[in-house]
Amino acid sequence: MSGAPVVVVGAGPVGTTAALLLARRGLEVVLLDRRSRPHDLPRAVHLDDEALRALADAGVADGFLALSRPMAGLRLLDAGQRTLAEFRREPGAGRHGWPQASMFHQPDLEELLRAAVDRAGGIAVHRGAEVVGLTEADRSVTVHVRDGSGGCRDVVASAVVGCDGAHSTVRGLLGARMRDLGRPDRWLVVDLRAPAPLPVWPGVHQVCDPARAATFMPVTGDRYRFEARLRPGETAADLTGPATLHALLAPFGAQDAEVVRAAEYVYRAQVADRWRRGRVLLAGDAAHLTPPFVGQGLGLGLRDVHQLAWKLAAVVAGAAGEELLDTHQAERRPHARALVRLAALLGRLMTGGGAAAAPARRAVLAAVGRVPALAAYATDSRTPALRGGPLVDRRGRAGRRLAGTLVPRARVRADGRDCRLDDVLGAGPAVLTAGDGVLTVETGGRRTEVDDVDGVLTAWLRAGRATTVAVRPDRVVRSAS
Ligand SMILES: O=C(O)CCc1cccc(O)c1
Repeated sequence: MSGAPVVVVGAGPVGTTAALLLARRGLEVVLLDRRSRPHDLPRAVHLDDEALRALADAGVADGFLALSRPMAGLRLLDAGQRTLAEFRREPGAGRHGWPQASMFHQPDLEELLRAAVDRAGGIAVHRGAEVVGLTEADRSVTVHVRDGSGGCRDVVASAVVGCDGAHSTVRGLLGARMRDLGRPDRWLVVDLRAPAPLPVWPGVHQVCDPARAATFMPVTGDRYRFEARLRPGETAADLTGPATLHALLAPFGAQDAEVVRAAEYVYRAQVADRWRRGRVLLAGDAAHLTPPFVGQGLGLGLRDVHQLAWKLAAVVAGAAGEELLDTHQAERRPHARALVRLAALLGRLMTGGGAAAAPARRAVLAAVGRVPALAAYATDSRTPALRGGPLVDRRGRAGRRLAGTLVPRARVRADGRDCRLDDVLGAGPAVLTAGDGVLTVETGGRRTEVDDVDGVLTAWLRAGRATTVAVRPDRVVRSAS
């Protein structure tokens, strides 16, 4: 069904980014949200530089940098606030040209994305629009929508992307169910504003006290977040009385901060068993929920839609067969499962066990460096590589090292201008080759010599034992040799 829009369900950051990415690839988009107004409460607070690649392709990376601040890393503390371990993040330009980790206030990000949608053209936004049914036909989907006044209408779509969050309607309509990868955990989450800057380390403080696991982090400006695990039978109200909260916040000097909101959250480790039926696909929290211990909830969702947008655009335009959409679940689900399991495992290592676990914690954390996936994440903030498949060839020595990971967004000089590799790669597939001391990028028959200004690409290729890498439109290495 050519010419019909793609319907994106859910106008949170993942859905709105999906809409921008699809519109940038020339598709008409209808963005539906069941809420009549944007969400004004903070939820996600952290993004890494891999997820920023998606925001960059959506045209909002500079705007994001202006509203966020670099984050120093993760510091693990014992019950007495003594440091057990620290995983540092590069606050300057990392291998993708941005801080490795950034903190932000989610309503600021949503405002940025809304402004980008207004500028983009080709995206119709309907709020107070609840999806109540989907009828699939060959290459089209009719979306049944109920508006705020109870009236119903149909939107014929070329495809539907469900980015409608933890309580996703689209997930239920496509017949998918969440599968648990760990036990749910109840936490109190408190958003704070401090009257004066708090003299705290500019990173995430994880208190690894089994009696009261807690997390404290500066967000942006005068905003801070505090989280504390609830004990069995305890409620959020038990911890938010003035004296109790004062005692919990005092170790961070935040006892006088204003409480913007305090709510109980259930941290879940879940991934959907099915991410696609025909032209109906899932992304973001609709497809996975992660405990927040590595700050990857939103990043996972942004990478879902970054990797989906070019595939969907190719299929809807008739440039690729429907089977390209099979790779969405095949690539994203194992990646999400690996990352959710990693978050759950790190959460257990950092905060689990009874009182007896505390003395052994230092030794347990030292073991993190010996588990490759944990070490890659902890020390280099790298998320798991995509598995091998039709679009990721992990064969051979270089393929095993580089395929399925992101090519660095290195600083380069090309055609007489200073830019980033992505500016040369463009929006389609590309091949990067190193030979005779010269790096070249080939895109759609055009060959560009690039000067690797900081040597980042040369070092990356050398470490990966590669001289040629094929790069997909989402900057994922397809093959390396
Ligand atoms: O590992 C990182 O760089 C992120 C750490 C983080 C971010 C946000 C929340 C949280 O509990 C951990």
